[in-house]
Amino acid sequence: MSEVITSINQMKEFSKKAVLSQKSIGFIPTMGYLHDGHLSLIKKARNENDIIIVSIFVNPLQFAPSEDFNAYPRDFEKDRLSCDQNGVDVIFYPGYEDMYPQDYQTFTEVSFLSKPLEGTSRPTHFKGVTTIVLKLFNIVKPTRAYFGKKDAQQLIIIKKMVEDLNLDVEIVPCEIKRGVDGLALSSRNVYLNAKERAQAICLKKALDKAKELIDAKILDSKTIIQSMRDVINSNDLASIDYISINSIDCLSELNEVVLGKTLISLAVFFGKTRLIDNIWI
Ligand SMILES: Nc1ncnc2c1ncn2[C@@H]1O[C@H](COP(=O)(O)OP(=O)(O)OP(=O)(O)O)[C@@H](O)[C@H]1O
Ligand SMILES: CC(C)(CO)[C@@H](O)C(=O)[O-]
Ligand code: BAL
Repeated sequence: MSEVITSINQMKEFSKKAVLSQKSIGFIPTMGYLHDGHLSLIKKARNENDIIIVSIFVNPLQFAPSEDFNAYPRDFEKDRLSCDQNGVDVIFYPGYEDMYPQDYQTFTEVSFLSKPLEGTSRPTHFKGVTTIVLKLFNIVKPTRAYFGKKDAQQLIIIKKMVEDLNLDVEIVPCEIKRGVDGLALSSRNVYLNAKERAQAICLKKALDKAKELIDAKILDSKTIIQSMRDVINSNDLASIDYISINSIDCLSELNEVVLGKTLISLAVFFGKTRLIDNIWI
């Protein structure tokens, strides 16, 4: 059975004891509504650490007022069962007032990497992410923390924060887990109606198209992006937010794909639902 800890002090005490007894802590920060993508991170962590801690906290700070904080899917009892069944030792499930008391006023920002891509559409998003992740790291004291490549920019930003602030945690990138039809698993997929869900596989199809062109030695970004646009635009319910080809290190836009150093990413709306996906080339 996973132990549920809601108190910050209790969580700190638990982790302090684990560190003192030289046990490694594998940490998976989540916003809950767990699916097989989250479980793949948990399983990887389970193989590599003595103790597994999963946090469940829908972080209000990373949602703009116009975004879906209230609607974000939540099902703690189902999540607790998934954690029980997957060898999670502790679920850290803090309250809003405890994480952000009324006089809360301290924020962490990774300046430049937070600006492009997701940052263009969600300008305050990553400040919220890095602030909560740093708080969680301070409370949970993980040896290793696991992040999905689905949120590629988030992963790159967290790695930079760890480097810049000399944090003592190893960031472990995890592969994207997909449904049988290729759609990247995401808690937000539940917002899609049947027709949107059927068309949503176009994100993966567009990425497959990009890979096909690159395999045929077509590396020009404009050409690749146009082909990806054509794939997405053949779906009447899809509306492109961005499609971009960037350097994995500094996220600057690339005119040409550089093998081993390129992130191709996209965000597409289906109605109000915004889906993201990417490949690392
Ligand atoms: N399909 C997936 N494959 C691998 N990792 C994933 C996948 N989906 C989410 N993750 C990772 O799980 C962690 C927690 O993510 P989160 O709780 O936001 O889930 P989510 O499904 O990405 O939700 P959202 O719909 O809000 O994007 C993050 O590190 C995220 O990258
Ligand atoms: C890392 C995270 C748990 C911070 O709230 C969130 O951004 C997520 O689930 O990817
Ligand atoms: N996994 C990313 C969390 C968010 O979109 O807020």
